Amino acid sequence: AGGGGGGGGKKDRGEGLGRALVRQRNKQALAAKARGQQLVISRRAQQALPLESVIEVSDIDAVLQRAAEEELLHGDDAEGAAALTAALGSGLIDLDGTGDTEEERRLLREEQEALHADSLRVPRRPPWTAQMTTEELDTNEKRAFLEWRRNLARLQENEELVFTPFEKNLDIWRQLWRVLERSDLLVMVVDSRNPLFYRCPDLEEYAQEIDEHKRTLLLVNKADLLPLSVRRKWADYFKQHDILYLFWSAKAATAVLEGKKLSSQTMEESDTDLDTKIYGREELLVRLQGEAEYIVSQKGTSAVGEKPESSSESALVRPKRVVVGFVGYPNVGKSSTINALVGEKKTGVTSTPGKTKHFQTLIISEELMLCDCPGLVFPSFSSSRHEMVACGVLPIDRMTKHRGAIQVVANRVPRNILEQVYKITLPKPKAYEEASRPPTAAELLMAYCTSRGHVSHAGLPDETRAARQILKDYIDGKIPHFELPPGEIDDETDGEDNSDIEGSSTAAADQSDDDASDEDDEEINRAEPNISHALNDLASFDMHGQMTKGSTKKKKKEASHKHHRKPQRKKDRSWRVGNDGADGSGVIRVFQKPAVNLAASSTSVVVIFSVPVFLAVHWLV
Ligand SMILES: Nc1nc2c(ncn2[C@@H]2O[C@H](COP(=O)(O)OP(=O)(O)OP(=O)(O)O)[C@@H](O)[C@H]2O)c(=O)[nH]1
Repeated sequence: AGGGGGGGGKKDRGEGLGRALVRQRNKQALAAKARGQQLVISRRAQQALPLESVIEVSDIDAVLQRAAEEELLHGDDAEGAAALTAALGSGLIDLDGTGDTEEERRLLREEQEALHADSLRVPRRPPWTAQMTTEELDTNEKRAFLEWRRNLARLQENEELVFTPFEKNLDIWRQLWRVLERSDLLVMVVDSRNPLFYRCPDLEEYAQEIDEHKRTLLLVNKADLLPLSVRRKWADYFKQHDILYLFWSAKAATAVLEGKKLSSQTMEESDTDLDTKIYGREELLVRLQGEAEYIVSQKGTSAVGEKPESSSESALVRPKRVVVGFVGYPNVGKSSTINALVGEKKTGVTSTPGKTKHFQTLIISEELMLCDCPGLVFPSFSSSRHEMVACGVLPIDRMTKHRGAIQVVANRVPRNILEQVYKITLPKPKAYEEASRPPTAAELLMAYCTSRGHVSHAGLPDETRAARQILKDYIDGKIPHFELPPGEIDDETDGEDNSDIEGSSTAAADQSDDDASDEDDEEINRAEPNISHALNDLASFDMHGQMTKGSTKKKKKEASHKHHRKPQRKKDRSWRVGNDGADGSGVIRVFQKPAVNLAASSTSVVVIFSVPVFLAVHWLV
């Protein structure tokens, strides 16, 4: 480094040396990369790593680590290793939902999804015996897992298919394998607000492959957020489809344990019908034990406590106490359920998905043992990353762009509910727009920031803060929402002339949901009505002195005056759920009742008042 003379020489020399060192280190790193040295990670180092869920392989370290595993594994299969490493590096394995908005393309994609539905499988544990060494087991499992990932990568070469992020850490899947093998009864915990989103039928199949007697029970948790009428519909659906299920609320059960009562309208609706009732703690324990014991009795088996020689033999051995395994997506309430059943806090509960890292077993009694598995994001088609964030499956913290996920919320929750919950005023659709169109993410975020005075350092509305709060409220149930079974419509909408709204708003909702991706924030912006609308929004967002509470109130008043807002319609009957037949998927979206036609009503007011005035003037003249 050529340092200058005089007083600045030392400083210059220091900087130069520093830079030279950095350059040298970078060079070394590059050279090491080129030689592929970084691809080799010692097994010991790997074992030292904490068990982390790897859902998105955007991080180059994760890619390198996977590639290193591949190289370790395929020392004799250099070609295969190179192919997988290339696929990993090129991001082929982790493409996310960036669908096309064209109807034709969507239909084609759905066709392809139906065609390849069977290929989307949970990775299977390769056959094993007790005689195998740990290394043998390890290598076999890694081989099988990489083959699984390779198959998914091949599937992704089909341009029409859109994959959602899914769990890519073998060690997490290994936890699932252990839980599946140990359990007599498998409990798949799902969020009652959208049970089919969280259900993984292939896992049920896999359980039966391990042992034909194993059964899966769908534990429809968070039922405190689901009205009785909706539970009835889901109960019919589950029965029709031969799905073993029951409604449950870990939150309500915990409240009872603490001597409290959950203040929820749903919990008030007392119901004794076994099909729709929300089970209590004792009732659930009895039911789980009964189901598991029935399964064990079906196995019709041998010696108590005998150690199985192989996975196939394990099916024949009767355990001392029945084992009930809990599996499911992150954040559906597995730990809350286990804690409620055990009667004390055994596992951590937060609203951040993915905190349970290792499975754990909990002895309830001489006859019953529970097994809690870490939350798993199963591979699936279609749902966008945004939808997954909104459903609580991907952590909000990792969300880099937020409008897509907020659009999911805006599409699903009627605007008047959003307005009521947040006491905000959303801009009405323009006269030339669909009257029932959902608010755009930008509109919702802007209204929220304006009402709360959330401004970022740059002096702009703090959308990130607003988005995080809105998503948290959506996931926690502060913003009410739920889905109906495919093909169902809300009885309350029957007989009402809202067919137009149903068609248009659900199609819009669907399109936005399906097409949303991180890259789509721009697209969502483009979908906004026009630039003047955006300018109006910006103009109404006064960042100088208008963000205090008092002034916000005043502004809201002015805004509502400006928009001639009418008071909101009555609380719980003002929103509806409609059947989305548009895409043939039978997915149900919440849609809005027709907005009060302000244009029409104000015209009538003008006519009513102007006629007598006209007559009076005419008479005077
Ligand atoms: N309203 C409601 N919220 C619930 C219920 N059960 C759990 N929750 C909430 O859902 C969130 C996730 O609960 P957890 O028990 O940590 O979920 P988990 O499935 O164990 O999550 P992972 O550890 O990520 O797999 C927490 O904020 C809970 O308070 C319920 O029955 N009703």
